[in-house]
Amino acid sequence: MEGRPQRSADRAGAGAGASADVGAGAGWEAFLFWPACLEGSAGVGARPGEVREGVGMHREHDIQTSPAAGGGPARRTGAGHPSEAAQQPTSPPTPPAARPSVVGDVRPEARPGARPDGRAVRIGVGGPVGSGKTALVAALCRALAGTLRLAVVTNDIYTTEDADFLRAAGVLDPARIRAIETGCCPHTAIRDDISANLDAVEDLEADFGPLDLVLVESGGDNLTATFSYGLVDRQIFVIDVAGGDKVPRKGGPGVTNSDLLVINKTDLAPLVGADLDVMARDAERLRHDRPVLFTSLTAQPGAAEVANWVLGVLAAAHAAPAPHGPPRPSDHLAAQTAAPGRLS
Ligand SMILES: Nc1nc2c(ncn2[C@@H]2O[C@H](COP(=O)(O)OP(=O)(O)OP(=O)(O)O)[C@@H](O)[C@H]2O)c(=O)[nH]1
Repeated sequence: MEGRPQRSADRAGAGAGASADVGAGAGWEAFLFWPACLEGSAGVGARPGEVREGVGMHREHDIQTSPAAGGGPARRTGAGHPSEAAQQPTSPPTPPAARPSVVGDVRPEARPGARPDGRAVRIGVGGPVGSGKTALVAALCRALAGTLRLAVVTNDIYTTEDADFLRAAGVLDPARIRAIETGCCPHTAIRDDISANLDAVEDLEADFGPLDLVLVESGGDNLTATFSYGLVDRQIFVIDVAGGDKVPRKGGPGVTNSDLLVINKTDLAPLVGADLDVMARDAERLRHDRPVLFTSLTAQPGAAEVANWVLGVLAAAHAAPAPHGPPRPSDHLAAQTAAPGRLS
């Protein structure tokens, strides 16, 4: 870690001088005023447990993609595209949900700590094995790659499986996806020694900067695994319904303190006997005002509500006053120290 500020300072010029080849990042703020489009693309109105007709379960490589290489406009595919939705047979009306799919205040503007400088906002995506982290990263790429200058870092223990999947899915220019093989428990690489991840993030910023957003996906770990705020500005913790409705009340720092808790695979609730109301109530009790979003990334592969949350994080970062000089990794550490209630 000693050498990192120097490394970053060296790279800052390169990153700033590199051409913004994506060309799609300008005007992402306009996306904030496009909720209806997002909603149409992903079925935001769907409630926990709801599986939209005509949107089947997918295997990993069945995920529909947008060819966002080079940052071209995202092409929403499948049932989510508004124009395609109009052509589809009308589904029977869905019964009103017992409660909204959102718990708590999802406005990140209400929360401190987003980056005020010009470098990319970094958002970590963590959670237990198989909960849907890669599916969520794919969904966010699908929703945002046409609008934001985006890059992704994945972590696996022994393979590059998640990066390979994202590249094969075509959700982002493959060169913008970097894989880290941690060779050890994933939490060590996102919390204890973050140097490999910081290297990957900084390499991406040097190669493709300026970037708006870097998503860092952790390898699957357990309920204690969280990111250091020296690595990310915000973190999303993904759990899934298949583990049973007890999972939120088991707590742990990811469940209780993450900036956003995503409870995924709501489509499986009836199959495993999970009560989504119990999960919502327990999560709300443990997290107080911290937001929770329920998703089914098979039924709603655009993850529109999560994408909107991400855009809110960027808007907050954009609105914050810029400090003088190039960004440094140590800025993260300062922000971590300054932000009350942060995870360590
Ligand atoms: N039924 C259902 N399956 C899902 C959903 N989201 C993801 N999956 C599936 O769950 C499996 C695991 O998803 P991933 O996105 O790879 O999970 P992960 O958390 O990245 O897994 P690791 O990286 O191994 O920790 C895949 O087969 C996905 O297709 C969902 O909302 N519903």
